Amino acid sequence: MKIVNLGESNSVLNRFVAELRDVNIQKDSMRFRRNIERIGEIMAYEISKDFTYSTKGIQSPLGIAPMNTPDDSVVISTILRAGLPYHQGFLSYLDNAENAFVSAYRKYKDRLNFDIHIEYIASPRLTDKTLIITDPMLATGSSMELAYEALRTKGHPAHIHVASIIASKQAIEYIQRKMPDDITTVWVAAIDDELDDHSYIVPGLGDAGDLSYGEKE
Ligand SMILES: O=P(O)(O)OC[C@H]1O[C@H](OP(=O)(O)OP(=O)(O)O)[C@H](O)[C@@H]1O
Ligand SMILES: O=c1cc[nH]c(=O)[nH]1
Ligand SMILES: [Mg+2]
Repeated sequence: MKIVNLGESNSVLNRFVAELRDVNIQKDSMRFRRNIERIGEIMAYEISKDFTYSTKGIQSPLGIAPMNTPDDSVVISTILRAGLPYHQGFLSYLDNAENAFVSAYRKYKDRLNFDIHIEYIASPRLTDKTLIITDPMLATGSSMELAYEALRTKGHPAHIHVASIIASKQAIEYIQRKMPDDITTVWVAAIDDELDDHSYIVPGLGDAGDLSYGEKE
């Protein structure tokens, strides 16, 4: 399985991730959501380099221009809630993609233990398509695994791109075990070493869903 950490090379991407992490800047939820969206735009551009291209003759007012354009049938999927601004960033660049949505949330049994519940899926047929699963946080990797299993009921994609902003080392290893090795590529902007007792990424950024949309009851 190919793992691509875009944060390893210097670019403005790292400033956007730094702003997401920054305890003062992240209080501005509009900026927080917009930074997630901007990272989605950058990742869509990077992932698009992996698509299959063919040359088409494009009629301009003055002649025919040979243009290499992508042929993939792309489905952008996301995991509610924190995935929403990320999804929007992907869709800004891959504007002719189809879209899928899965809900996943942690239901706490007590202070430290939780199950992940999937209650909603809306997806087109996925067979032979390029599936991008977007979620800004990969902590344990369980939400991604369960979302993938839910999406698999909609067909067998030709390729899967898992796109995340911050992943834990543990989640990367988990995804490598749980997702099909031959067709999956994982894209991240940062890999952090640790999870805390509540399975939050350390240093991470906190709770991406709450920072985007407010605390839930
Ligand atoms: O890798 P995991 O351990 O499964 O954790 C990662 C999940 O946690 C966040 O969502 P959360 O469950 O907080 O829902 P929210 O977006 O509604 O806040 C995040 O967007 C992932 O979906
Ligand atoms: O660190 C984490 C873990 C789960 N969900 C988040 O938003 N952040
Ligand atoms: Mg959350």
